[in-house]
Amino acid sequence: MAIEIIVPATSANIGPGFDVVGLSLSLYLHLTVNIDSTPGPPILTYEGEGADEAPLDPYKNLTTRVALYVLRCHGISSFPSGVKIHVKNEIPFGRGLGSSGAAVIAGVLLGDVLGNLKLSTERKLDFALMVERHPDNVTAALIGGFVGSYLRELDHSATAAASVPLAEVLPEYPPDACEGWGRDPPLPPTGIGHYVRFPWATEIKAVAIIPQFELSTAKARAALPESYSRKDVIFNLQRLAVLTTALGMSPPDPELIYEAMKDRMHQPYRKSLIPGLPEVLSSVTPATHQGLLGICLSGAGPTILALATGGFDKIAEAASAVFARHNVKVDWKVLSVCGGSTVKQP
Ligand SMILES: Nc1ncnc2c1ncn2[C@@H]1O[C@H](COP(=O)(O)OP(=O)(O)O)[C@@H](O)[C@H]1O
Ligand SMILES: N[C@@H](CCOP(=O)(O)O)C(=O)O
Repeated sequence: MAIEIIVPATSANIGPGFDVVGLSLSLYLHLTVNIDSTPGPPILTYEGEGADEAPLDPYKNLTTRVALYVLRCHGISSFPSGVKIHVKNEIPFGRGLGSSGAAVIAGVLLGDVLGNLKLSTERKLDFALMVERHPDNVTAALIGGFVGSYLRELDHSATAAASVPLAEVLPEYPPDACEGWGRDPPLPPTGIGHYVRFPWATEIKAVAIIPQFELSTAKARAALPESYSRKDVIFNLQRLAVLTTALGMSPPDPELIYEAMKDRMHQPYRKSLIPGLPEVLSSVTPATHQGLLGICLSGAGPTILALATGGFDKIAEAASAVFARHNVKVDWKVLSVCGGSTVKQP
């Protein structure tokens, strides 16, 4: 019988919580893993979102590379033979819905299963954080729900271990072609990430308005400044403090939440990468749309996330109309906040 690994999409930031909060959403990356006695490296098949982009070579695919990193850190130098992995993916690539975070978590869970390692949740997070270095998406994808996280301040040697270039953590080539493959991989320091799950009012749904173009997280991060004014930092901290409780209150208060989802740390700097962004954020409000609670950029974008208790179609249509004026086509979906990753073993 097959092993199944299921990892949800995520929306990070939720306005003011840049690199701090994330929400797991009901779109899934699903791996079906079978193991038989056929010799050779894993055989990958893939359907769904990203099917024309995701490499099927297990030494190039993000999920299997992460799994191999986890195995190598435990003294297992190669994939077990006869592994067949079928990937079914609902999370669009490069849209700000955590596709790479989900692929990384799936890889950690796959490594754990293939090596029979029985890693704790905290240790799984350490491995994920060695690859995806901001904690918001991977923590929400692993734990599920509305989650806040921070990275522990590491001592000198742990900082050095956690700053190893990604190319060394995840070498891309098969052993025979990769210089330095025989070296031990960099082990993650222990207890890098710490998190808490906030309450979530179940009547709140997430409308994801998803532009039909990709924006890589790396490019959207490169647009951000190195430092911020005290005024802007306080603006975000005040809102985030209120938001983490306000989204758990039932019934939710649109006036409180709409203002608490404003941001000055990332959205203003990403507007040149997402045509229509400021207009969408300012034109869809609780005053114009009954049921709307708040609206923000999902992760690094370009998806817009509207939190609402109703009026989903009208919210999505208004945001789509703004994007259409900027020649951006969109898809939209109403998503629920869901649980974290699961592994089903026979
Ligand atoms: N299921 C997957 N399998 C393999 N690679 C993936 C998968 N999901 C995402 N990726 C990789 O992550 C990239 C997108 O990551 P990123 O720019 O961080 O955007 P996102 O906001 O979707 O996480 C893809 O272009 C692809 O290289
Ligand atoms: N805090 C990060 C989150 C990136 O999320 P993604 O879903 O776009 O990968 C950021 O805003 O850069």
